[in-house]
Amino acid sequence: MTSRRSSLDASAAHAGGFFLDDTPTEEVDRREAVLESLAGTVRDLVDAAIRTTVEDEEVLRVRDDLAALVARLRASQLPGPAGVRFNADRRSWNWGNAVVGAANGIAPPLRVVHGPDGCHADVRLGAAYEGPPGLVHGGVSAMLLDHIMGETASGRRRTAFTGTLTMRYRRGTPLGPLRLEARVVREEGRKIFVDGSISDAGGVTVEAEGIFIQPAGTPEFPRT
Ligand SMILES: CCCCC/C=C\C/C=C\C/C=C\C/C=C\CCCC(=O)SCCNC(=O)CCNC(=O)[C@H](O)C(C)(C)COP(=O)(O)OP(=O)(O)OC[C@H]1O[C@@H](n2cnc3c(N)ncnc32)[C@H](O)[C@@H]1OP(=O)(O)O
Repeated sequence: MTSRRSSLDASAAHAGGFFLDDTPTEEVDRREAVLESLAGTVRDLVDAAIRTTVEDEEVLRVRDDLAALVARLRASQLPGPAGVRFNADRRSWNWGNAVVGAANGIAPPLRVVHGPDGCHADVRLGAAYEGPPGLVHGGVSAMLLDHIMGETASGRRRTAFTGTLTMRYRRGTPLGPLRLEARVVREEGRKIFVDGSISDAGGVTVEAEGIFIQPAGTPEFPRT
């Protein structure tokens, strides 16, 4: 226990924003479920705001009602972003993360499944992720791939930062149901080479290659 704590402390020093936290796993799970349900409604709100056709006066009334709700959440706030936290069980939580944050209503969110040969995630992207008409914004595709590929490189046992990410957009990615996949191709020292893709029902729409770097001096835990 002591050595794990000191390893995590060393990591926190290296990759600012990673915090060791004493909150018990049970309490983390409970709070996460509550925040996740709020984020789901926020996500619904974003979609509703984009697609609403109600009259101007009603839009302005809704805006005022929402401002009152925002004030209630602001009654008690973290001083800055949520960061990435770990407890001694190695339960990690990154509730603000742009792609997987449980409390983040602008994260799709991606639910990454770790398997023996890499990671995958099924996601449905709606109007909030549009770039070209009816298609996913290219930066959103890159963001989602960056995350799933980084998490694949990390394997939930080490920190891995994106060094280089190369995208090939083969055809437009339609809004709607999509599958993301990523796998480690090879490792050289602290460099982890990862391939990734996004597919719709008709096959691959985006391919990516990435080099992820384990920052020097950060710990690596055994595979679980
Ligand atoms: C700690 C607890 C562990 C437990 C984990 C458990 C759970 C984890 C929980 C949550 C996190 C989960 C998943 C994370 C998932 C996704 C996150 C998405 C990823 C991101 O969104 S992350 C943000 C964007 N990302 C950055 O913000 C990076 C900014 N940057 C840097 O922080 C440094 O720049 C760094 C670290 C990249 C390198 O710094 P460095 O000092 O370690 O590198 P150094 O010079 O020593 O090079 C060593 C070797 O890498 C080669 N090399 C260096 N840089 C390269 C590059 N850019 N491209 C290709 N190769 C490169 C050299 O050529 C040399 O290669 P060689 O050895 O062959 O010569």
